[in-house]
Amino acid sequence: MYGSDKVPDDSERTAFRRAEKQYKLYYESNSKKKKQPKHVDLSDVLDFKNILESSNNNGEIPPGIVALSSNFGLPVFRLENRPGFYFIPEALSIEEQCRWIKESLISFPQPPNRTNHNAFYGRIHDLFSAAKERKFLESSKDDDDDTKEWKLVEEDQRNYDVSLAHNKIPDALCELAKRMASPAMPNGEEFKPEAAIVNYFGLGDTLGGHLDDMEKDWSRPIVSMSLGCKAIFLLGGKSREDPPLAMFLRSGDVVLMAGEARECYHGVPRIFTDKENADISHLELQFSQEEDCCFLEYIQTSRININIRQVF
Ligand SMILES: O=C(O)CCC(=O)C(=O)O
Ligand SMILES: [Fe+2]
Repeated sequence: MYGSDKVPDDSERTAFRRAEKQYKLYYESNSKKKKQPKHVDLSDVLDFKNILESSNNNGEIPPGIVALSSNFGLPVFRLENRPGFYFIPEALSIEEQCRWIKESLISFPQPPNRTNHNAFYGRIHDLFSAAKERKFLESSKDDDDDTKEWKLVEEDQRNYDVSLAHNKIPDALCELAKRMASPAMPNGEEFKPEAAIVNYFGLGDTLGGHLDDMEKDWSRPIVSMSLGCKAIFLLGGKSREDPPLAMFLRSGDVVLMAGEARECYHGVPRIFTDKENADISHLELQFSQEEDCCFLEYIQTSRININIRQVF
């Protein structure tokens, strides 16, 4: 080997992996007191909040970004070098954000909907109210509580199986997704929301670089909504070798990925739960009533992503 005797380990093998590593949460190893997050340079992270502000103030937007108008009255941005990718900053009102945070915690995890916990614990009813009471599930096989079904299923079921029981996507969420999807839809056609996935992120959780390739028609967008703490989203290219673009995703932002953008690797290497970076003061205000304190407590250290897909 010439020049260097350092063989890159797996975590540094591709440009996408290197970017994930650059933004991922690491702690200072020499800190004696509380765990201190390592400083990360965020100056290269694209910030659509600033872009929206400048576009509203003086119509100026950075090169490579194009502003479109939408039929729902909000500016939509697209990237010149990533056809099919759309960013709608502040797409959801504060009320909508709070509503979908509550639904994500209370009703969406209810059986027969499936969650990642099912592989280990079977069905779990009333997960959020149990968590509020600080209850934990015990993985004891001879537990005869019939609200839990101790059934092992394959962990990696990457398909859409409509024969599996599931709850309907709420009408209001379907309507919201249809409205948001319109900038990425072929002329005059309406998006059909057929599946919804909810991702829950705590501090240190990441979503590794991936493609969503289980849907039939990639010309239809994935409608992806962010709730709670701010995150970094990496939008790569068609190869993991293409250096990804990093951008912030805040509560209320919506991203669309359609067409060519469906072939682009993407992931979430970082969420921010610290006061300075989380950007959730509007949610803290909205959840300030006593009866909402459990939602507040949850969302102050978490991010939720709801993504809605046309599958068939
Ligand atoms: O959390 C996000 O913003 C992205 C989610 C995503 O890419 C997925 O669920 O496939
Ligand atoms: Fe994805």
